[in-house]
Amino acid sequence: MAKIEIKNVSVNYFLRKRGDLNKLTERGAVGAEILIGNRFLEVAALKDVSVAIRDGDRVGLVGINGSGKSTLLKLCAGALGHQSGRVIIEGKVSPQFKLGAGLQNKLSGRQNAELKCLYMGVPQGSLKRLVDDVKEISGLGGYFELPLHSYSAGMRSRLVMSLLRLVRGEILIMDEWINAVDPSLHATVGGLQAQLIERAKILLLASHSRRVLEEWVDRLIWLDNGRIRADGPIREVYAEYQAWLDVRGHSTEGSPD
Ligand SMILES: Nc1ncnc2c1ncn2[C@@H]1O[C@H](COP(=O)(O)OP(=O)(O)OP(=O)(O)O)[C@@H](O)[C@H]1O
Repeated sequence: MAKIEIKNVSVNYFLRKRGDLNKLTERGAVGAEILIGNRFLEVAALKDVSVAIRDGDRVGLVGINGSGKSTLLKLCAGALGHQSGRVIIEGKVSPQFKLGAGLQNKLSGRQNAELKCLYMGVPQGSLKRLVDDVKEISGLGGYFELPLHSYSAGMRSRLVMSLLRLVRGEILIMDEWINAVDPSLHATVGGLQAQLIERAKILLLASHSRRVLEEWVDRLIWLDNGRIRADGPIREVYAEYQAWLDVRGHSTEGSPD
């Protein structure tokens, strides 16, 4: 059984004071509250947040830029300290914040995929088969054996997307939905993501795209200025969020997923 329990958690980021402090309290259309302390600036990214996520839950996060979505995801992945409250995570977490992070330019596609396998804890017995799967999905052919610095941008993104094949874990945390730019990869990447989600016991996905959220989650948490404004069925919460955006003159159209 997997579960995540967050109780009365606050997360602040601390920054050195710099520049014109008077301008820091100006509210824009983004971000969390900036507090000016004696020695440091504090960004109150999450304020007294409580949330319980159970086995089988498919949860989306929405909110304007800087509202705290990634911070909450990192907290749920056990990758972030917190100043107060309690975090309980049960189950193997697979955080997919940046699928292409850590790729080495000097190494070939194959060597990079092998490294990723080690990082993901893939058993030795399945390593070769999985790396060969990555090669086939990528469609890179002989380029899979060449160093990454010889790849075009499109080839690199083919490798990055194919690495989805290696992802495993009971709690799947995604900070971005991977959209295949190349239409020939669209079906494969979509299929890999669907498989991952079906296998996961818990899905947590932040996205600005209503389409992506409606397809993959049934529960939605709306974050605003570090607080949970609503948590419930996706249609209801999204409608509430959209109405709030409309009043503020925000648009979600064209935002990255
Ligand atoms: N490493 C950091 N140091 C200082 N402040 C940070 C750091 N990471 C995030 N913040 C601040 O914390 C707040 C919440 O950021 P977070 O990345 O969680 O927002 P988000 O909802 O994921 O935003 P976006 O939709 O733009 O990705 C923001 O005000 C941001 O400026």
